[in-house]
Amino acid sequence: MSGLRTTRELLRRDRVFDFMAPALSRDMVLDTTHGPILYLEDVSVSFDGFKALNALNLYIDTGELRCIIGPNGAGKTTMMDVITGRTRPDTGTVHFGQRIDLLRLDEPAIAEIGIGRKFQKPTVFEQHTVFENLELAMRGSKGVWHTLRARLTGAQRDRIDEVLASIGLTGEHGRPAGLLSHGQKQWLEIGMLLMQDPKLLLVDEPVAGMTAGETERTAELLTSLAGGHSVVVVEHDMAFVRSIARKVTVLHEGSVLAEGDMDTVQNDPRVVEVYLGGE
Ligand SMILES: Nc1ncnc2c1ncn2[C@@H]1O[C@H](COP(=O)(O)OP(=O)(O)OP(=O)(O)O)[C@@H](O)[C@H]1O
Repeated sequence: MSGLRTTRELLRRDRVFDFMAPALSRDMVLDTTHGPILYLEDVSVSFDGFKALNALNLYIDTGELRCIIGPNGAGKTTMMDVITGRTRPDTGTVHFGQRIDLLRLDEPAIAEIGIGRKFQKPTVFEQHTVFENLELAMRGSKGVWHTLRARLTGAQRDRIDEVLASIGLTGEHGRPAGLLSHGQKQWLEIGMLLMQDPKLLLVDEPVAGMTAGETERTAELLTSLAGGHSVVVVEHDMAFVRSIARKVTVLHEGSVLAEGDMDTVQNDPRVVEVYLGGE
């Protein structure tokens, strides 16, 4: 019986022999030995003939915190959509580390391999507590009731406590998420992303609608995440960008117009003309 089963197992068309498995999965291992964690090369996206991205080249280093700025319609959202698999480029290549070709993966697979995206509007489970939201995020798609009935291991509980501390919500862990302030909801959602242990975090306009105090704490949070994660922030609030920025990329008409530290890009006449002139 067991001999027959073994034979059947061996003859299965999709069977991956153990000795071959590492070779097959090697392509999916994140390899950042050359420095960058993300490579976009010559990426173009057209919508009805209009080029939202135009031969864009962008490299994000491992552990860096990069701010992306640019006027409305510059292509910032389209760029995030390409990285996360929402939009397929017409031309170009997109790699996660040196080996993982993101254009071969769909949206869920890209999230699975370690690219987390935070949209502008927070989408937390309002009726569930802060702690439960983090628990749900950790367990993925098993379903709310299954997840909340299952027992947490000590390590899982520790991980949730660690994330609660890093997002500054330890004192709020038992509150329903619906009762949090706008800023706290944004932090909770960042925490939910952190539960999945992403290597690269894409954050879209994190401080829109926040109070000055919340904005300051968000700056601290994103700064603290860099190093352990690579973080890409798209933001229009220039004071906020100045407070966190090390390297800034200015997008314009789907390409990089300027790149460098905040002072360099702010004093670049081309940037002043297309974006900062009215600031
Ligand atoms: N699905 C789509 N269909 C048609 N045009 C689109 C689509 N998505 C984006 N565009 C266009 O592509 C251009 C780039 O848009 P995108 O949203 O990437 O810019 P953005 O830099 O994120 O702007 P904002 O700062 O306003 O969010 C815009 O002119 C936009 O109208």
